[in-house]
Amino acid sequence: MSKTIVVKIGTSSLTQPETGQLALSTIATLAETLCDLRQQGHRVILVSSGAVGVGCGRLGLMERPKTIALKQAVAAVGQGRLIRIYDDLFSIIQQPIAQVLLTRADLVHRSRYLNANNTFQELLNLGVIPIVNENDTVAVEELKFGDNDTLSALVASLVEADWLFLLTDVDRLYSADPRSVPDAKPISLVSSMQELTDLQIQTSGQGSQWGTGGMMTKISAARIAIAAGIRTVITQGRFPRNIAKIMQGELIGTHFIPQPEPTSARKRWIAYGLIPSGKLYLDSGAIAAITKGGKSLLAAGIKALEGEFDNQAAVQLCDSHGYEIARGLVNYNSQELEQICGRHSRDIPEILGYAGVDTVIHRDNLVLI
Ligand SMILES: Nc1ncnc2c1ncn2[C@@H]1O[C@H](COP(=O)(O)OP(=O)(O)O)[C@@H](O)[C@H]1O
Ligand SMILES: N[C@@H](CCC(=O)OP(=O)(O)O)C(=O)O
Repeated sequence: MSKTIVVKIGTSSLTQPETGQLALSTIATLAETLCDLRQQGHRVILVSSGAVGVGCGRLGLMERPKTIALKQAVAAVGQGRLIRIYDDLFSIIQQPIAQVLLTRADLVHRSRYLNANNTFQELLNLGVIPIVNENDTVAVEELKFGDNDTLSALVASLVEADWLFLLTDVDRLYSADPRSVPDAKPISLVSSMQELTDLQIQTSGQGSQWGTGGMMTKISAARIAIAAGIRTVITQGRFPRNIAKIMQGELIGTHFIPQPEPTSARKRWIAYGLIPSGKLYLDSGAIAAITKGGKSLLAAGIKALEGEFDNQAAVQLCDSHGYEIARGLVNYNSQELEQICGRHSRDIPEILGYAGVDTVIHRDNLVLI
């Protein structure tokens, strides 16, 4: 049966660790593997990092740029070169590709989010392999994915993929960074989000020299993907042929089993497409009501808030330690909420001087994280 597969490859797999030069054999094998998957009737998207790393190689820079302007300039050099290499390789095996450069803003606005999905669907219907990266050259700090692990999970969620492969320079996830903790335990299977939390994996390292985010961003990517019902695998980029073996049932790498009842597409957009612009701190009664009772959030359960936001903005819902539990769209702006937090809904008209809605966040607009 035809599956939709998103494969993300990190800079650490695309380049040689010693020299920073491109790992040509890996890239060529990846191109052949993805082309084979296409020929078997699967729909394939590649999310490729490497613009900054390849740009540095081209310009002879020996370390990742620190300033934003330099990083953006280097990415402009590297992205063109990267896509040219992909196009050369895929052209040899007669597989059309497309370059799709996204910024965070493309997923924040609902219409742009839906439009991005339409474009992906058309490309996939045409048998093209879209090659996605963040548009690093124009992305501004406040509107950035920041790392391609998150970007790949959001793309996988957008197109409702069946599989997400995160290809990196370690063979799987470990209980701690195997570079610094040699006896770290390998993890083959993660059955639920709760298990992931219970494992208390240490991701202390920032990753390899050229990578962004290390394992931490891969774990958050896996969380986003499994909530969308997508089976997610962290595996080694040096052996792209393992992708086909994994799809045939081999337990290579670390597998994250998808949530049995995926969160709806609209709620996924609220949780991960939108950028939260404030925080609401809840009391234990409100936390129980939204997590166990599936209830809407009322003003009485809000202890404090942070940030300035408008009505209908996305906010994070946290416990008293600031640990995020849920996200949702507010029915009141921050000034109104300052006045009504901790108060009973029946008092709202008197406090504000006009009749508002009973709920601060209706359960249809509230997503547990
Ligand atoms: N718990 C962990 N398990 C495995 N690898 C880890 C862990 N914590 C940190 N790492 C590090 O994460 C690195 C991979 O992340 P990164 O360099 O960002 O790769 P990529 O370029 O593929 O995104 C590994 O080389 C490893 O050193
Ligand atoms: N968009 C950036 C990649 C950022 C990133 O997440 O890198 P990596 O950790 O190597 O996957 C680039 O193309 O260089």
